[in-house]
Amino acid sequence: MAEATEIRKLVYLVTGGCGFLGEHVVRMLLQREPRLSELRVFDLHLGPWLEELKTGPVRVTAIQGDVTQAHEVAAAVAGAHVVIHTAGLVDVFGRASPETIYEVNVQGTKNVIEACVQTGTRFLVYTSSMEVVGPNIKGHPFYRGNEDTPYEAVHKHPYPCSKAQAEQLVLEANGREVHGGLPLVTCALRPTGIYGEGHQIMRDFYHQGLRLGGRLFRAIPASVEHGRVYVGNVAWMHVLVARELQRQAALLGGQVYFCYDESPYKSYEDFNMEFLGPCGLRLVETRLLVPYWLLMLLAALNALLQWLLRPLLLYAPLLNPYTLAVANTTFTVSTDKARRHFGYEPLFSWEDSRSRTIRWVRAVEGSAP
Ligand SMILES: NC(=O)c1ccc[n+]([C@@H]2O[C@H](COP(=O)([O-])OP(=O)(O)OC[C@H]3O[C@@H](n4cnc5c(N)ncnc54)[C@H](O)[C@@H]3O)[C@@H](O)[C@H]2O)c1
Ligand SMILES: C[C@@H](CO)CCC[C@@H](C)[C@H]1CC[C@H]2[C@@H]3[C@H](O)C=C4C[C@@H](O)CC[C@]4(C)[C@H]3CC[C@]12C
Repeated sequence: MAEATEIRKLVYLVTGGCGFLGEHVVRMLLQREPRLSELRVFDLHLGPWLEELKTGPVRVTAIQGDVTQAHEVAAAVAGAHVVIHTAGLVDVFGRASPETIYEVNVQGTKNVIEACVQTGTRFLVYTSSMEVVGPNIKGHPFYRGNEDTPYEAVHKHPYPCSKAQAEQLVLEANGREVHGGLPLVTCALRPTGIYGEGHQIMRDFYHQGLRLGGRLFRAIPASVEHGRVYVGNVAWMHVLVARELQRQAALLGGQVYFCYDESPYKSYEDFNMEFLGPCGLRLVETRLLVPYWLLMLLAALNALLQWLLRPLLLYAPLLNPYTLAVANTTFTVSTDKARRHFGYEPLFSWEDSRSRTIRWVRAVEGSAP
């Protein structure tokens, strides 16, 4: 027991620690980072579940704060050894304005970097996204690519643009001198589409299927492959890279890593059916009924309605020209960079990831949409 407390000396800060991914990172750190003495969880909206974590050997400090406010970020970062910056505005549906998306994702990241520099925090892990690479606006497929695969990364949408800018800031900050004279060490993780317990879009599809009498209608050809990764494995990658960044700064500093695991390559809808199928939904083939041009028309109509209705109400359906383009473009990753650089192996097999997600969807069943 004395030994366990002796080695507990590190302070970690997780921004966005109450989000879908952030909560898994927080729980994973508590389970798998034995050197942790204090875990600071910083979020705009704190979850009530944090209370139950406060009884363990690690001091869990909940900090309600806004990454766009530099002084709040600096206060939270001061004295932390490691920052895992997952906070972000994930919006491809037009719920938030482009200005707000940039404010949170870009200015918020600048504030985190400056706070590290000012306060002397040396290790920063940034949750980036596959979207910094693609799919691009031209709809070019990225088929089983890795971190070095050439790809024309051209974006227009505020979300991928903001993630790309923020990632660049984080990587450029690698090597900057922090308070005390030592260099900052940074890296970025790029998850593909994350799934698992707490995934809001999966919950939306499930409720939509229930409303449609247990059916979902195929809109995207089964041949379009989508990269997906289980949230527990993404969280594990964050914990591991944060640990190894401290041990192997020269190798890991300034690097990007796709997040990957053994989840199969499938279309977005077929992949969702791996979980929704066992929960009673079925995917109805409608290729002949809904041709792609009609989907594009519906997506454009949704965008027009969103614009027209904006003064009155927020109309933000799942289908818009951007989400249709992403869903309809192959983007899959095949890499072992994280294994080579910091020994990453997925903690959860595909079978585990699948059954955990199914269990969660079943629990969602009775809950309101
Ligand atoms: N969900 C995915 O498929 C996916 C894929 C790749 C990358 N990502 C990235 O992972 C990160 C987490 O995404 P998520 O899916 O868990 O989203 P999420 O919305 O569930 O979590 C984001 C968290 O950030 C917090 N947050 C937002 N604005 C904030 C602010 N101004 N100050 C402080 N906290 C703020 C939110 O309250 C939320 O708890 C994001 O950076 C996102 O870009 C997500
Ligand atoms: C055409 C519809 C018929 O069923 C299906 C629309 C699905 C879309 C809403 C989603 C398809 C692909 C998703 C994105 C992808 O998984 C990766 C992402 C990266 C991450 O950083 C943020 C979320 C997202 C953009 C994700 C959003 C939802 C999709 C576009």
